[in-house]
Amino acid sequence: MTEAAQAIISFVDLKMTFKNRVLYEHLNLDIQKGDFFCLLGSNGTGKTTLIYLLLGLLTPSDGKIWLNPEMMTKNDIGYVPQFRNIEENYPLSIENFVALKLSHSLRPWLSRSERLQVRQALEKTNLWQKRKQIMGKASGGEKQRAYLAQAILNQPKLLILDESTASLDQQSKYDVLDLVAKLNRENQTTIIFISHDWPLVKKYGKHYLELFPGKFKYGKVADLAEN
Ligand SMILES: Nc1ncnc2c1ncn2[C@@H]1O[C@H](COP(=O)(O)OP(=O)(O)OP(=O)(O)O)[C@@H](O)[C@H]1O
Repeated sequence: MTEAAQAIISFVDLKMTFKNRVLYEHLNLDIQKGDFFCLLGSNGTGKTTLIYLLLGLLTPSDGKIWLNPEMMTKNDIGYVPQFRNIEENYPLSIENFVALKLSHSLRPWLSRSERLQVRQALEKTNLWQKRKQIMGKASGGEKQRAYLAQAILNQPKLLILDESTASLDQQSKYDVLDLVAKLNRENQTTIIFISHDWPLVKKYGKHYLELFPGKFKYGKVADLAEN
């Protein structure tokens, strides 16, 4: 199989502008299946916009983003948002919070296979023992792992982390990223990791795209100079 055939996502001559401001143009880049791909760049350079384009929530000004239909559909994308603290009185347990993603309007209870899905996601994120913990009273790292558990419930082929570890303490950041790296290694889950945290990028990332006002560069994280 050729290298190109392994691409799970291709940016094809992508251009995005808001009013007269060009965020990027002529962006041609493949993300390979199983990559740990880091999206870098200072505030306002268009990282979140690129994810919205990928999710189909925005339309490119020109070019396109191609998702390899033999490898995934939009339903195979898991998304872990920026860390949001949850009010202390938020009444759901971690387990019920994770299961929320499966709730149906017709049937308020979970089927046996859905319960198994929740259990597996809690086990993979090391939350099974903590499942009865009230979400609002969980630690920052536990809350973020609960979001990660939600995002991996459907065993996504692509997992996007949008500065998800930015406000966690050092240990919790590495705990969350170790779990993500395990999914990447063992399940070949492709990761897109948006971060400003160079030590994390250096430790876990394989390839990167760095956005600058109106331009970009990409390559292997190992080749990226420290400054
Ligand atoms: N719907 C919109 N209409 C007009 N301008 C927008 C819109 N969405 C984003 N922008 C602008 O596009 C630029 C890129 O925004 P974006 O949120 O993608 O940047 P970012 O790199 O994710 O920034 P941050 O690191 O702060 O999250 C910003 O200047 C923003 O104000």
